[in-house]
This record gives sequence, C-alpha cells and structure tokens, in this order.
Amino acid sequence: MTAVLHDIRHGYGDVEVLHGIDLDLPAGHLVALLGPSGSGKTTLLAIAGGLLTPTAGTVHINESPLYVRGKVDRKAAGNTAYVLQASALIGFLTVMDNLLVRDITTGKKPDRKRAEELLDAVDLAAKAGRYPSQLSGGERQRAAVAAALYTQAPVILADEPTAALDRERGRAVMELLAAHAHDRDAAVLVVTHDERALDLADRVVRIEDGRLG
Ligand SMILES: Nc1ncnc2c1ncn2[C@@H]1O[C@H](COP(=O)(O)OP(=O)(O)OP(=O)(O)O)[C@@H](O)[C@H]1O
Repeated sequence: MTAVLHDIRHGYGDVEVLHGIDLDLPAGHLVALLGPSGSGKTTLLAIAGGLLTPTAGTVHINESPLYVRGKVDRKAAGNTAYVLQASALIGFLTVMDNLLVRDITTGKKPDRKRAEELLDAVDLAAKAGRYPSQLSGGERQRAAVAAALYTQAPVILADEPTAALDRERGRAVMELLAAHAHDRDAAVLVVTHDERALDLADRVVRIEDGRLG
C-alpha cells in the first residue's frame, strides 16, 4: 500500500508551519524523515496518519483520499498505524494485552504467537505481563512499536521510535520497521534524529521550516 501526500499545508492559527509538502511513501519502503526541532515533522506525520486535517492539500492511501471535505475518512485511516512520540499505551492493560487489544475488542482471534515474537524482537518477552507504569520510557516506546506492528497496518507512521533507546536497541527497532516495510509491502515513515540507523532507510527526506529539502 502506498501513501501520497500532495501540496500539504498546515497552519496553527495564523501561523503556517507546513508550506506545501509533496511526499510519496511507496509500498515496501522505509522512509526516514529528519529535521530540526519545530520544523514540522510531528505535524506532517499526524496529517499522514489521519489525526490532523491539513489546512490544504491531499493525502491518498492507495487511491483513496484520507480527508474528504475536511473530515478524515475512517476506512482509509484504518490502514494506518501511528506510533506516538509519547508512546501511548493503555495503562490498565498488560504489555501483551496492549498488543492484543484491537483483536479482543473487534472479536478477532488474537495471535499470541505473533505477539510473543514481536515482544521478543523488541527485547520485552520477559516483561509481557507488566503494566506500562512498570516499564522504563524506552521499554514503553519499544512496546508501542510492537503494538503498531502487531496491527499489520499497511501504512506505519512512527514519531521518533528510537529516541529513548541505546544504539543497539534503536537499531533493532529500525530493523523491525524496515522488515515490516520489506516483508509486508508496507509504507513506513519514521521520524528520527538518529543518524546512526539511516543506512536502514530506503530513502532519507529532510524537512526544514516546513519545507522538504
Ligand atoms: N498545537 C499547536 N499550536 C500552535 N503551534 C503548534 C502546535 N503544534 C505545533 N506547533 C508549532 O508548529 C511547528 C511545528 O511543530 P512540530 O511539532 O510539527 O515540529 P517537530 O519537527 O515535530 O518538532 P520536534 O522535533 O521538536 O518534535 C513548531 O513551530 C511548533 O511550535
């Protein structure tokens, strides 16, 4: 699945912070988005993921518009999974249940084996039964990545998923995201400050002051 952003503009009040961004996220590719603090990365990711309606411009997931008459199209948005900067996990569910929760609430049979494999891949197998409050910041972040990948969403948008991680674990998370793109033909966009893992990206895009470089 591909995501295509065209001429995206966004303003907070009168201040425009994205000034006409064109970005293709092809199926099977991991695209890394780099840029200084305040350059618009989180805003762009939120727009790509159906969380924030842009002031102008279009987003298409495959051929379907993500925003129709200023409102997010739920079906198109259902193809995206978003890893938030603050790594939102549900506090009263264990790490394992944070992965399985969507299956449980939609009546789908949870795939525990796959969840275990993902938790193992982010080095959290031993902590699957813990609650988010019993994890470190980096562990929460890794659990959030595992939860996003568990959904098998064909479009994954991750906001600094390696920020709180040491080199080795940061790389392991980037490798997982790259494998998700390559093996599942997914479109993956990762905001990162981590120059050390950029070799794992199929493409590196830089943003400055709301414009792609
Ligand atoms: N809710 C908001 N209201 C007003 N201005 C905002 C809001 N959210 C973000 N901004 C401004 O929009 C610009 C882009 O912010 P954004 O969070 O997208 O940047 P970023 O590149 O993700 O930054 P960082 O790397 O620090 O997370 C910044 O100037 C920021 O101050």
